Amino acid sequence: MAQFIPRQVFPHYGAIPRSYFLGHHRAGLTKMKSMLSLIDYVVECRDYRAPVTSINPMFEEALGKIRRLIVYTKRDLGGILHSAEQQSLERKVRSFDPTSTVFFTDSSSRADLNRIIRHLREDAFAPDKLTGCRIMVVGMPNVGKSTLINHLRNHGVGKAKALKTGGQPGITRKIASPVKIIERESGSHTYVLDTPGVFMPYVPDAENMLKLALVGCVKDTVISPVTLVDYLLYKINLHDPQAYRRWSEPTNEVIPLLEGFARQTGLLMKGGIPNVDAAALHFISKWRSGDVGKFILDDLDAEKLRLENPEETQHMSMSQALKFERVNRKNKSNADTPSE
Ligand SMILES: Nc1nc2c(ncn2[C@@H]2O[C@H](COP(=O)(O)OP(=O)(O)OP(=O)(O)O)[C@@H](O)[C@H]2O)c(=O)[nH]1
Repeated sequence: MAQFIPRQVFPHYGAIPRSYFLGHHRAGLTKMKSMLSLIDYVVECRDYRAPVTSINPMFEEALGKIRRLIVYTKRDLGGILHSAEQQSLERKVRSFDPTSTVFFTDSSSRADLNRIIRHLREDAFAPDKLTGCRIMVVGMPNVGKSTLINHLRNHGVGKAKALKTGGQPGITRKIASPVKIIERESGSHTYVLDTPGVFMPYVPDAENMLKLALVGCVKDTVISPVTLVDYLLYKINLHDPQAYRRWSEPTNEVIPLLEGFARQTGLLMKGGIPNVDAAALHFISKWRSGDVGKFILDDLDAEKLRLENPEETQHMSMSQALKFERVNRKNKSNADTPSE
């Protein structure tokens, strides 16, 4: 049999939407900024599978110099736990931000959560002992903020889940009431506030939009699931083309892969025709649960080069991004208005 050669470039970036900045994202960010004087500490969550792409630059500008901890969530989905490969990856991620304290967590790992609780006990304190310490947890939609808070609460004070969580972005729409996660004898307890996930107004790089959609920061209805699987297939093939061997030989062709997958998983329409869209959504959810290979989507060496050459990056300031979003919205509403 001919040797399989994976695609080295993804060919379909053309028609991918670049924005997912919703009303509650904007409102959430404004409210967060207005509450900053009441906040002693920020925990910023990023997705382990897209450690660079899931950084929202808007938080840098909005939250200023407040004391901060970075948590990369969903560590269990980004590689083989405790492997040499994983350790090297985590060293690289830390090196991107050498002055910040960084943790990597799998929400089901007691050890990972205890490490954070121990750190916060030492590091997150309030100037006013009576009110206690208030921590705000921020991050892109669906990165696992509410899950992290529920687990910190459980490990810190032995209490049950306080916040709603879910597999699609947008479960948290408003800043929640403070949840106690650490008790201190002095009475100066530590409380955490959950916030709505905030996306960026515009993603300059279409590939980043695909990555953010795959890890679940964008609702599954925004980008065609077949396009998402096509990109995922491109990434899986670069990583391990055997990862989907239960359903297909290694391939670069997304439609035959999904047709075969639909037949084998019973996703058929009338007349036994494979339901390719349903198959695509099911394939994505399998990858999201770690069932089609565990790897990260960012190329860390390329990202490092990009960070070292900032003049080549397409970084936008928050005001530029908001301006872009306004213009985009205006153009869209003009296009939607029927001409006379
Ligand atoms: N495998 C795995 N799944 C996780 C982990 N942390 C969170 N999740 C899952 O990720 C999904 C999103 O989690 P949430 O806590 O609702 O995310 P959020 O950031 O609060 O989402 P928004 O409401 O959009 O802001 C849920 O299905 C969680 O079960 C983790 O460490 N590992």
